[in-house]
Amino acid sequence: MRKDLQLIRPDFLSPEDHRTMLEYALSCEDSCEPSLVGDNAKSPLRESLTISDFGPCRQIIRDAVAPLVDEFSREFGIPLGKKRQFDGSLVAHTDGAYYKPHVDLGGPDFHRSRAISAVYYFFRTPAAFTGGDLRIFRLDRPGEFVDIPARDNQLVVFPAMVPHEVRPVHCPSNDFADARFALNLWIHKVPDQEQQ
Ligand SMILES: O=C(O)CCC(=O)C(=O)O
Ligand SMILES: [Fe+2]
Repeated sequence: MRKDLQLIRPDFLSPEDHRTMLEYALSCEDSCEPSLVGDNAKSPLRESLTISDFGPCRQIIRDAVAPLVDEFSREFGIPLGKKRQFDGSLVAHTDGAYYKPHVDLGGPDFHRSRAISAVYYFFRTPAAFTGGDLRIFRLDRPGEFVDIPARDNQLVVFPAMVPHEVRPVHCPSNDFADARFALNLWIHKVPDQEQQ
């Protein structure tokens, strides 16, 4: 597995797709709910808001990520099998939000086959928040980590088994429209014998 445990794709989506995602997320203020952990539990591990209906965002991200999956699999040395399976979440980090260190594999059965995590960031610019870095811990050097600032229209990809966290977000306006939005897409490893 690669020792620098992430791939970064700046300017990931076209301006049009980026705008569609952001406009959709901004329209969801009234329908989002506190984010849960693992088997649908509210937990001090995590403070953020989840938008459960992805609207147009699911297709946009899948279409953009699907052609890159083989490359990610090769780069990380994680074989995935022939069939592609994904799950995702759409999350707003507003003032005070965070996600303590965790891996993306735990919890419900379906999450156990997650192999690669891809996080797409999008928000109004200039950013009205500070903090919110993605901290990725090094598997090969315990205690060491890299902090990756959340940048608008950027995709960050890493193995789902690698511990990571979202550093606390400070957003003085505390306005939903100023949130740090992220679409998390998990690429699953489906053994070939389980495919029909
Ligand atoms: O928003 C991020 O930077 C990552 C979120 C995350 O780790 C998760 O949802 O599992
Ligand atoms: Fe995560």
